[in-house]
Amino acid sequence: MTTQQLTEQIKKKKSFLCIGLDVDLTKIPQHLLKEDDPIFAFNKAIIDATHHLCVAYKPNSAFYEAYGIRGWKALEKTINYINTNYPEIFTIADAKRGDIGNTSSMYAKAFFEDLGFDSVTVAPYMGKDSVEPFLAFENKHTILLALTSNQGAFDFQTKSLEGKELYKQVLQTSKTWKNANNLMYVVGATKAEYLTEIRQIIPDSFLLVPGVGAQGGSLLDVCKYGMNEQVGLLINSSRGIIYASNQEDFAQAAAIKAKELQRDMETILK
Ligand SMILES: O=c1ccn([C@@H]2O[C@H](COP(=O)(O)O)[C@@H](O)[C@H]2O)c(=O)[nH]1
Repeated sequence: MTTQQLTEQIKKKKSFLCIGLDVDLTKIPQHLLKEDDPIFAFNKAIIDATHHLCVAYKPNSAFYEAYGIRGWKALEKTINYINTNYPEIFTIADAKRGDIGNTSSMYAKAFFEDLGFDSVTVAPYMGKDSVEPFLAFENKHTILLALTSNQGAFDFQTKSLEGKELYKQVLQTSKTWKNANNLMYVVGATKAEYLTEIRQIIPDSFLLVPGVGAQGGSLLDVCKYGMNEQVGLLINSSRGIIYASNQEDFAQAAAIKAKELQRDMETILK
């Protein structure tokens, strides 16, 4: 999917919501554990109930890898289900990969070609040759960790390197890489006060913004400082939506939470 198609979806649905599919078998409704594939059964119900309210889904691969081959199969079924039934939805593999060049190429093939995701999150710290193999894929997007939502972001990312904060170096330097137009960036909702300066460096790029809901970030602040003319934001909420209920009504409860966020987004877009 191109960024232009993503922007069209945002305008059509009046939503820039990304729903995080972080499935934890200890948190899903217990009746689903009787299913052959409880992870997929959970995701399918959530997706069917919320697809009209969001423009993206973001399974975090850790929640699938933790269940071994069963988990990986559930991830594959989930992405296939979205691509087949809701092809207008942008998909993000939140896998935070990145390695020496030939290894990164394999990661890129795994997520873009084999699984068929539109995008994957990548850590920037091994540098240009670890990221460019992801950028080589046409109409696929590499979402580089810039300023993350967690407290540990202050350990390195905001520290000065040659007089400039490391996250700013990441933003600036990555713009010079081959196929940099395929880049998007992760900025945590808990770091909204940094967004004005971030937008000065990357005015046009899409930002994936996790950290509203369970982590306490503010949707309003993110939009105030981070929105550009094309909107340019994908706001993620995972636990706040998918675990709204652990009873039989879990999918409807998730849709209610998603609707609340979508309604706020619609108001902001007016
Ligand atoms: O800086 C980051 C980067 C990624 N994440 C991921 O986003 C979701 C957030 O889940 P919530 O339940 O809405 O808090 C999760 O998959 C994280 O690994 C992030 O939170 N911050």
